[in-house]
Amino acid sequence: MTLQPSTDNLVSDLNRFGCATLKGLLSPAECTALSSIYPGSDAFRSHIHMARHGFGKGEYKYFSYPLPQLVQDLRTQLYPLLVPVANAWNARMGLDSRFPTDHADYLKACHAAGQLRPTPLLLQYGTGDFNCLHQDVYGELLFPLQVAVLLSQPGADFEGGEFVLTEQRPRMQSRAEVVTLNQGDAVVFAVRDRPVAGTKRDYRVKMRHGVSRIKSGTRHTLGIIFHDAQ
Ligand SMILES: O=C(O)CCC(=O)C(=O)O
Ligand SMILES: [Fe+2]
Repeated sequence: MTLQPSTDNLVSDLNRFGCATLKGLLSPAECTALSSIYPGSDAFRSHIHMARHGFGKGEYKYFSYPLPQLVQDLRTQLYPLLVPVANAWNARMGLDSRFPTDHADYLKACHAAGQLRPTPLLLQYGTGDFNCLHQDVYGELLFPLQVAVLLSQPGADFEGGEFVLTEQRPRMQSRAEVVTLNQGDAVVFAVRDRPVAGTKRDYRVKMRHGVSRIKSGTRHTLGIIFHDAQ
């Protein structure tokens, strides 16, 4: 895992677009190692078939605790990079909650509120699969940013399957953003609401994310959500 030394683009892209990419966060070997965990059941607490719930088509598995070391490291090391943005967003949106600098302390708060179950997950899509636009809210406590890492190689492992975000603006038409990722790249994005600077004052927009139809092949992703689930 390589965390970029400069987070300048990260902060300004998150503020401008509600999303930002971290290029080459994982090496191809790390991506392959993570994808290869998918078929087993030991590392996971549950297995979801998206079509059964109307979530799209494809499947995913939530990791159980203890998380695999690389997933644990990503979650612990990405979180403090995002805390300043998360706290600034909550202040701008008039929300009271602020986030501690250590992820372990934030998890203690989640667990005390009854959000005990781990939320990091691996997703697997085949030809024709897709992920409907959604928000990963798992209870009252919500960290406003999350991360998805593309583990497969576009053009080689799969075609199609673009990461998509929509932004619903008050009394305006929605805006879409397609995030182009290579293997090992991560996208950081708003879980639900984010503030946008208007001409007079900030206003709030609602973001949703999903994945367009996989035209062929197999696509794996790792999802890192920082709040735990009820
Ligand atoms: O497969 C993707 O790129 C998106 C996965 C997703 O919905 C998530 O990580 O929350
Ligand atoms: Fe998601």
